[in-house]
Amino acid sequence: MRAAKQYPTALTIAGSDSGGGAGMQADIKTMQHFQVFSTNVVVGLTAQNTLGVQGAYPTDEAVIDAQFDSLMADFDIQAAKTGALFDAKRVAKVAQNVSRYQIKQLVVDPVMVAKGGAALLDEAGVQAMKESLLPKAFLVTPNIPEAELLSGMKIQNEADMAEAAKRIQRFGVANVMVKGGHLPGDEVTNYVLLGSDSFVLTGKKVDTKRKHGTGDTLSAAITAMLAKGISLKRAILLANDYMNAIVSKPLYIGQGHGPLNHGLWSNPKKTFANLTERALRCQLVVGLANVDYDANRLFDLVRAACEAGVSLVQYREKGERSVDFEKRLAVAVTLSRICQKKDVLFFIDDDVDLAIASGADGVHVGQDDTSVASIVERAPQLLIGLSISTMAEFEKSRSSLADLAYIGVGPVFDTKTKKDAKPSIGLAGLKRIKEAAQLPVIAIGGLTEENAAGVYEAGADGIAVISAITKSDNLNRTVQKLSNL
Ligand SMILES: Cc1ncc(COP(=O)(O)OP(=O)(O)O)c(N)n1
Ligand SMILES: Cc1ncsc1CCOP(=O)(O)O
Ligand SMILES: [Mg+2]
Repeated sequence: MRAAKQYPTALTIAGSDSGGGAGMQADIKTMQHFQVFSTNVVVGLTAQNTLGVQGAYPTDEAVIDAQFDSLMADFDIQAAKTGALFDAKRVAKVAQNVSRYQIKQLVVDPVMVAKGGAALLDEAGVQAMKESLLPKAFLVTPNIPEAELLSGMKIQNEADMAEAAKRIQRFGVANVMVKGGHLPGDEVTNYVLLGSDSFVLTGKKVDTKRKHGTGDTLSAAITAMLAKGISLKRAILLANDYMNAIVSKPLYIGQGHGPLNHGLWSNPKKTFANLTERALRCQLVVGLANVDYDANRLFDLVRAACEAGVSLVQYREKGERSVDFEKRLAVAVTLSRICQKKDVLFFIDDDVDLAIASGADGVHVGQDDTSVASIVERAPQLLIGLSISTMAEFEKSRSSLADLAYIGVGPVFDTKTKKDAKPSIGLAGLKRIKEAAQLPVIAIGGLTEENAAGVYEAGADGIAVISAITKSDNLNRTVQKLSNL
């Protein structure tokens, strides 16, 4: 299913910020940016601007129930998040509804301490958070003061963050992200503990007071991506990238702590954030050269492959015979229609003009092809895949990574299909690049039904093939094995 066509639905359970920069308003803007539809339970109103909070007006508990009832009677909500919940009674009321409606993917932003240090939840509220809400959460995202309150310890460095995260897990929440923005230093260090897997995410500390609503925005971005079916780890990585991008270019609105520029992050279609994981699982790379220059055979093959479940088709015209632009355009337009009917993504290899002219979803380029930066300039609507064969190429491509939907890594094994293929990198080479990359890795080169499982084990998020599909005697079986689902 192409997510761009059908909005998943998320829920924000939070307070309204009349100043528009934080709270529910930040959540809605962020979710919209990620093309997720945002429904809302308003737990309270604030009279607020960039200079401060002038008043807070909690919603009646019965009104909280009524909003949950209305939403759950109608919407299919895939993920939810909480923000400011005002007091213990309302924390408990929200927890009750989370249980009643069995909300599974709940991100709790435990809003307890404002940026300036003011308490936003009293002691009873903190207790209710620990006892009733955290056990129901999928992820909790405290800042340092909040993590200190939840863990009961002082946090001064990364080791303390790790210990605090472990202590917070004891309240029954498996996944904890401690945001380190309050710690001294030139970088922001966030410590993430997902079950027993931990990692650290860093970002540049931007010296600006114009970052009101960062906690709400980060948790809303993660929630939006969970609603789209993206894994928690990747959702956190992408949300971290999003935050790094938007804090560095603030909006100059209001006289005080101004809002973030939620819509800034170029075009969300260019990133994996807009796709479900499935969308990159099994890619067929194919052109006339792979079917003896018989266009009808190509169309039949692509139709059957889409039917069998490939998630992306890449039109790649390489071979002995040259095929002029008009012919390639006619082929690409037909392939694009076939894919569209089946909700399969359609890419073009190398040729940005062809991708634009045929209305393709994306373009795949190699290291010596059109640069990623110039594609972004010319055709911001296109998703972009980039070939990477070595760590040196990965390093060279660093500045382009934020604009990519995926990287195509290989050839993993020897291939007869690409004459000018670089030396094969094996599973070890694939693994090394995957470990360095914070975006989807599509393995390519010599991949078959037999070796696909090992390729996924080495860390690939998807597989791209030519011959395994063009020469298959049973497309359903082949695509299923290559997808490894
Ligand atoms: C998914 C995917 N990965 C790698 C490639 C190779 O692209 P490139 O390096 O540009 O080589 P050519 O395909 O142009 O020969 C690809 N096409 N798709
Ligand atoms: C286009 C390309 N890029 C690297 S290897 C390759 C060819 C993949 O073909 P096959 O799946 O038949 O090995
Ligand atoms: Mg190329």
